[in-house]
Amino acid sequence: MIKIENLHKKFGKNKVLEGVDIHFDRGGIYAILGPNGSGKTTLIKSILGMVLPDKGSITVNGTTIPRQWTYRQQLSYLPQIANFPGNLRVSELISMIKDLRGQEANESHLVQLFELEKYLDKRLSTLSGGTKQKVNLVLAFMFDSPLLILDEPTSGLDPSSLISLKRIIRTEKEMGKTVLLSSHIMHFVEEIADEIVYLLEGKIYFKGSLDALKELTGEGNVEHAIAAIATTQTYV
Ligand SMILES: Nc1ncnc2c1ncn2[C@@H]1O[C@H](COP(=O)(O)OP(=O)(O)OP(=O)(O)O)[C@@H](O)[C@H]1O
Repeated sequence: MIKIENLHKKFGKNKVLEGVDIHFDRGGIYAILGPNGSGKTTLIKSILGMVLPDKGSITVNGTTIPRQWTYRQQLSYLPQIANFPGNLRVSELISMIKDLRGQEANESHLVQLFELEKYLDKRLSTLSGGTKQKVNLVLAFMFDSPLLILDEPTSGLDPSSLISLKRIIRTEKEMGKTVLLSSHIMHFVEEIADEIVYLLEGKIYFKGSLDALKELTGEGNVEHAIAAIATTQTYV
């Protein structure tokens, strides 16, 4: 489904990705982890074609990017920071994204799930951070995309919205989809992810299940196991 080979990206002198090789061959929930600034968003944006790599190749469902765009019809994306015009009303934003995408959308159950009915007529600039995130989640999940890419999906969510988010992600997985997400919230990752990918110093240090990681590092606690990757050898 996604094949990344020898991916390199630098911004000026800052080498962010230095030979990333990774495959996501089947449906499931994959968490991309790594310290702040380790290149998670850069990797995600490279898959989306929003960052142009200096070297290497990325294939999504058989399409080699970049300079291709039709494959994006097959994916949904939740950005870390979404910047939509503040004067748009929530309902206008949802309609606009549906029009742009031109695909069947099923937003009403998501609006209900995140209790957004009372905000549909409100302008984006008047919403709280968590409510904006819930609107962005509606945009990310309303299309029937086989690939979902979620950059920090838990950001700003209250406990009940977090439960709803986990439920939706699991439902997507049950439908055979692939979900790639980044997160710094380890208990969320532990609950939701089938596999983790650990990015450090421009390379993949580990790819596998959390159980495999715990076994390899000899750490029973997920936070300690993650911390141990950084101080020991590469595990891929
Ligand atoms: N457009 C850009 N121009 C210059 N530098 C950039 C750009 N985008 C990212 N970077 C740099 O690349 C590095 C990796 O950033 P990136 O956002 O991919 O990290 P991240 O792992 O997602 O971090 P975080 O956990 O803080 O969200 C950082 O040093 C960042 O400053």
